[in-house]
Amino acid sequence: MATKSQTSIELPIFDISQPLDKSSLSSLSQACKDWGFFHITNHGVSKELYKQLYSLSNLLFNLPMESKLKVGPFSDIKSYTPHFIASPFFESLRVSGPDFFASAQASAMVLLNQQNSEFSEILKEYGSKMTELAKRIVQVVLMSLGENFEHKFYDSEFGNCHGYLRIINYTPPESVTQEEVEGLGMHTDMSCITIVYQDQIGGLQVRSKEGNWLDINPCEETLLVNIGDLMQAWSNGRLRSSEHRVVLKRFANRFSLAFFWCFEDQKVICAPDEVVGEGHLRAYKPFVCGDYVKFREISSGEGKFEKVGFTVKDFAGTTS
Ligand SMILES: O=C(O)CCC(=O)C(=O)O
Ligand SMILES: [Fe+2]
Repeated sequence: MATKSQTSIELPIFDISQPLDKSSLSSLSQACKDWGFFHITNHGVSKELYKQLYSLSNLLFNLPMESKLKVGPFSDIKSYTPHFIASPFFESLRVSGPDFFASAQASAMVLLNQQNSEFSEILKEYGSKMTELAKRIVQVVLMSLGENFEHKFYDSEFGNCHGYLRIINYTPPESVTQEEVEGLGMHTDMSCITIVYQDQIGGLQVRSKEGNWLDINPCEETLLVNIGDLMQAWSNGRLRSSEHRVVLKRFANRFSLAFFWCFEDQKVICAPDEVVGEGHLRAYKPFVCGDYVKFREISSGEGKFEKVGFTVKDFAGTTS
């Protein structure tokens, strides 16, 4: 539990390569309820692959702004989010599945002015690793919710999920103005689950139920997983989609990779009765996934980043 003086949170770590025993499932369910965040280990992504992704990220983000804007918000490809959209210090490149190779290639052709198949091969490898992991994570999360829930609900409810990746570069401010600078403001994710790789710089924080910001320190050889809004709604609030943000505390570039695993746009999200549980009220009206995504985009303003302060509770909550 968080106490007043606490500044960071120790999250449980689960070995995702092994079946989880009963006590691990119960600690997973507790972590998802309290924080909506946990770590996984033995995820099968090598240090070498992260090194390659890091150098590719540097290569990309060091390109002149005019090159990056060729795949920016006003281009056909729209994979690049420039500074001053999410924050002055944040820029990102999106690579979408299921064909991560083709998506990466479309950006690489324009950005690097050539067919850089190394770039696309590496993103294909990372995208497919994340896809496999996301499927496995959804299964264990379902197991933690109830007996046999992975068999009952995985194929029918999560069988058409899709993923996309954001390669993120945080540039620190040039001068010291205040103690902490937000690299990415408070938000919840519009995913079922998100898998985050953060480098050793740290800076990711989760907001406790009491409203305190707690650091999630980087933990070597693990990946961070968080529950998103779609899963919070689908689980009738039993899984928590926590508000989180990134603060830039040090004068160093910060590199992260966020993989979002989402329901298909046309899916109607409605918690199954068994998940709601007898005697419990329904916390969300059924809604179409794509309508929520649109609501978030509109709420945050035309052309703005899709993540500012509006959540699924505002959209489909049955209580205020
Ligand atoms: O950069 C990070 O560590 C987290 C990014 C994040 O929360 C997001 O993109 O939704
Ligand atoms: Fe996030």
